[in-house]
Amino acid sequence: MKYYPLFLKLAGKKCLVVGGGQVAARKIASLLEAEAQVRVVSPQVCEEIRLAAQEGRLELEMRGYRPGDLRGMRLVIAATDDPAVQEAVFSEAEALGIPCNVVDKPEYCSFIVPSVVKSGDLTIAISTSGASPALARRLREELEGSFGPEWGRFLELMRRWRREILSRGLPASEREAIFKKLAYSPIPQWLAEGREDKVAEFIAPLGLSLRE
Ligand SMILES: C[C@@]1(CC(=O)O)c2cc3[nH]c(cc4nc(cc5[nH]c(cc(n2)[C@H]1CCC(=O)O)[C@@](C)(CC(=O)O)[C@@H]5CCC(=O)O)C(CC(=O)O)=C4CCC(=O)O)c(CCC(=O)O)c3CC(=O)O
Ligand SMILES: NC(=O)C1=CN([C@@H]2O[C@H](COP(=O)(O)OP(=O)(O)OC[C@H]3O[C@@H](n4cnc5c(N)ncnc54)[C@H](O)[C@@H]3O)[C@@H](O)[C@H]2O)C=CC1
Repeated sequence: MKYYPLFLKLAGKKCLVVGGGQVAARKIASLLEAEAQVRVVSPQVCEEIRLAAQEGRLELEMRGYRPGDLRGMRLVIAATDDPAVQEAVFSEAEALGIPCNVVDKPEYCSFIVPSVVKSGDLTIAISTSGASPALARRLREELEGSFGPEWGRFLELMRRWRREILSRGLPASEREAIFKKLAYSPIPQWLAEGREDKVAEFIAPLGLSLRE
C-alpha cells in the first residue's frame, strides 16, 4: 500500500477515539499533543485516560460505541478489541467521509500513524507503510539519540533569522545562499556543546545575533 505523508492541523478540531486501552491511550496522547479536542467513547478506560478526563484534557463517555457518534467529528480512531465495533466505526466513517484509523485492521485505515521524533518545532515522522510498527519504533528510538533539544533550539533561531533575512529584500539567490550556509552549518553541534561563542562568531558576518 502506498501512503501520502502529511502533517494535519487538528488544533481545536473534534476527534473521536473509540476504545480506552493502552493503544487508545497512545493515539490520544498524540492527538492532545496536536491540541485536538478529544472525545473518548469506551465502557472501560485505562488509568492514563481516566486521569486525562479528570483533568479536563479530554471528554469521556463511559459507554459502548453507537452509530451516530461520528457526527461532527473531524477524524476518528477505532481502538477497541471488538472486531464488530471496529467494522461499524469504519463503515460510519466511510459513509460520512471522515478520516479513519482502525488500529488492528490496515484495510480499514484511511490514514496510519507514524512513529515520531520531536524536538521543539522539528518533527521527524517514520513509517514502514504498516510493514513493521516494531521497526518504526526502533528507528524512532535510534533517531531520538541524534536529535536532542539543540535541534529545537536551532529551529527557534532559524525561524527568527529567516524572518530577518527575508525582510532584507535581497535577491533570491543571495538569501537562499545564506539559508543554506546556516542550515548546513555545525550550529546544532555547537549548541549541544554549549559553544554559543562559536555560533556568535559564525553568524556575526551575516548580520545576525543569538539574542533578539
Ligand atoms: C498500520 C498501523 C495503523 C495505526 O495504528 O496507525 C499499525 C497497525 C498495527 N500495529 C500493530 C502492532 C504494534 N504496533 C506497535 C506500535 C506502534 N504502531 C504504530 C503505528 C501503526 N500500527 C500503523 C503503521 C505504522 C507504520 O509502520 O507505518 C506506531 C508507529 C504509532 C502509534 O501507534 O502511535 C506505534 C509505535 C510508536 C512508537 O513507539 O514510536 C507495536 C510496538 C509497541 O507497541 O511497542 C506493535 C507490536 C509489534 C509489531 O507488531 O510490530 C498491529 C498488530 C496488532 C496485534 O498483533 O493485535 C497492527 C495491525 C496490523 O498490522 O495488522
Ligand atoms: N495499531 C497499533 O499500534 C496496535 C494495535 N493493537 C490492536 O489494538 C487493539 C486494542 O489494543 P489494546 O488497547 O491493548 O486493547 P484493550 O483490550 O486494552 O482495550 C480495548 C478497549 O476497547 C474498549 N471497548 C470494548 N468494546 C467497546 C465498544 N463497544 N465501544 C467502545 N469501546 C469498546 C474496552 O473498554 C477497552 O477499553 C487490539 O485489537 C490490538 O490487537 C495492538 C498493538 C498496537
